[in-house]
Amino acid sequence: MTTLTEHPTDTSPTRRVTIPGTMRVKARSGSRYDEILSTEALTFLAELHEEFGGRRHAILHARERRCEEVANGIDPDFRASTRPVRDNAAWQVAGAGPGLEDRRVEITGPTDPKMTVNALNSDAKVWLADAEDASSPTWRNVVEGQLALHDAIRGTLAFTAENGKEYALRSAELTDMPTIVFRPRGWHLDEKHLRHTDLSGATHDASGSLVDFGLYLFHNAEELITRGRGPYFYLPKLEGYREARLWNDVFCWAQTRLGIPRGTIRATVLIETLPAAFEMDEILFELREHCAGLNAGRWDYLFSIIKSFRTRGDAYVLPDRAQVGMTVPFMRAYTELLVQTCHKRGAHAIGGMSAFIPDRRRPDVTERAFAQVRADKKREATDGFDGTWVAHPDLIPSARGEFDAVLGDRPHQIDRKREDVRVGQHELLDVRSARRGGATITDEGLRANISVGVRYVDSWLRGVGAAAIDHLMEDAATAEISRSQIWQWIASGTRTEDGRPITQERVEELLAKIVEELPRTEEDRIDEAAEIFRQVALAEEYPAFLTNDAYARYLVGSSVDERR
Ligand SMILES: CC(=O)SCCNC(=O)CCNC(=O)[C@H](O)C(C)(C)COP(=O)(O)OP(=O)(O)OC[C@H]1O[C@@H](n2cnc3c(N)ncnc32)[C@H](O)[C@@H]1OP(=O)(O)O
Ligand SMILES: O=CC(=O)O
Ligand SMILES: [Mg+2]
Repeated sequence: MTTLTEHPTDTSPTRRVTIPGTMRVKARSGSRYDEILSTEALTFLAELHEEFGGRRHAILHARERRCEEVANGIDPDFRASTRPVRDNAAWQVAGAGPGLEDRRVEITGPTDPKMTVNALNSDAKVWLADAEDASSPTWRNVVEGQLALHDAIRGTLAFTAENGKEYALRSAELTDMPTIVFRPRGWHLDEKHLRHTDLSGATHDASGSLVDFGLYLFHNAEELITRGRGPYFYLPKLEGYREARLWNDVFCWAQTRLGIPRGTIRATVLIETLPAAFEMDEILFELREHCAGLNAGRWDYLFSIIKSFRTRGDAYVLPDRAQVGMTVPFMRAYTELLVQTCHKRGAHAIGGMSAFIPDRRRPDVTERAFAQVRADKKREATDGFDGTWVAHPDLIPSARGEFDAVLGDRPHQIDRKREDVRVGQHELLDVRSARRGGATITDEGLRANISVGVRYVDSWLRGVGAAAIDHLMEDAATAEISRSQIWQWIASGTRTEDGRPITQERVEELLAKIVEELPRTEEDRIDEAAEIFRQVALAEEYPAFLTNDAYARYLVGSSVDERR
């Protein structure tokens, strides 16, 4: 196996040579990039792709076929073929690794150096270091995020920001910090700055999942284990147990290859797609050697509901995004089933993200965020969750207070089996329940979807994958909801409560107005963002993810890599 690094400025003759079994870098280099993209690391990535690249593509095709079936009227259901796994009470998952026993508050965020220091200096129990929903996958973010993690794990991350503020870890000991759980990109995302040439000589874009996972594991597994923690991962956007099996096989192969004892890796799987909600037991079973828990990823779950039923007509249309809370019956059903399934198998059940963000300059906004977060976390803790997510350090005390009130000194409440929960296909698919009790589709909701969608994509194009917009946390998952709702409303002939139909023309008109009113800066990418939004919200054929095409067109080789 050979590796080859290719930079655009590289004029050496090796640029034209194709060596089977290689991973080539097709991007600019930067300070210390060679440490992350070392020959040994690229060799490891090439091997990972040789082993698993084909299965990844098969899984992406299977997703398309299944999505098509639901669009054609075949409702998702619990699989008859896997009933023995669900009915067998004997098996359990591996459970928590060192540092994951108590996960009552987990802070999430991207892996730029500032967020990394701030998250690791916080009082959260866990830091979800995010290369997924909260990340814009520019080459710079991908490589420099790995560098920040590399240095943080070794206790050396320190720098001075442009405004002169000094950032350093408050301790060099991993056991004194929140436990790091890294979330690689989902299976759907390519990493086009790396090209894999397989042993037959065919070349492919690398997989974002395998690149993120591979680089993190390769550089940090041994260090993490030596320092009393372990290589821990959140696995995003899985659509079923076969995808969990693929991850498990990746883990087994990688542990053997790196000489790490089998079962060292721990995975927490996000249940954030509708098909996965019907396969929670099976997902835990496939990953049982490595699994620590499941997380209720509410935002992608809503996105998946809209995506799955987007062509099924009015009965499946949701009200304004702001009106679909976690107490809506079909959302409550999914989270309660998650707690029950986890606790039956010895896994942690981790709650999701309230989108309300405090503002240190606005006490009224902050008070509202605290109140909303407290209510959300109280419900989760009372329902049996073992921990939850927060998006901002100032929210940690509110979330911790609610979990402390229920857990006390216990690290979790896995012994609370929730045998009272009765959730079946009907409860999970009762999408209509969201519109009972007077929930509506409003002109304000339509405008908010457009405005938030465009502003989020603008931020993403500038390399910032999570943003506070109108005092709410917006990331790739919430933006998917905004654009998918519009697509579904148009396709379903939906009207706003004032009786006006939601049409392509109406959305185009509002979009033009909103874009005109947005404040402009030299750095903004609003026009491109509006173009992307138009494509993903209004195209006749619904794009499966807003990020795929936008990444290929705007982030690959992007000037944003040079700018910040
Ligand atoms: C659907 C899902 O997947 S949810 C999970 C994915 N989403 C996320 O992870 C979002 C994480 N949160 C964030 O990115 C941020 O909180 C935002 C973008 C929403 C708001 O960030 P800001 O506008 O910078 O907030 P604000 O100015 O109040 O920040 C105050 C300080 O807290 C820090 N901070 C804010 N959020 C975080 C965080 N999540 N982790 C670490 N530090 C944080 C800021 O860096 C800033 O530090 P400084 O004083 O050293 O400059
Ligand atoms: O990843 C979390 C979500 O809510 O989506
Ligand atoms: Mg998500």
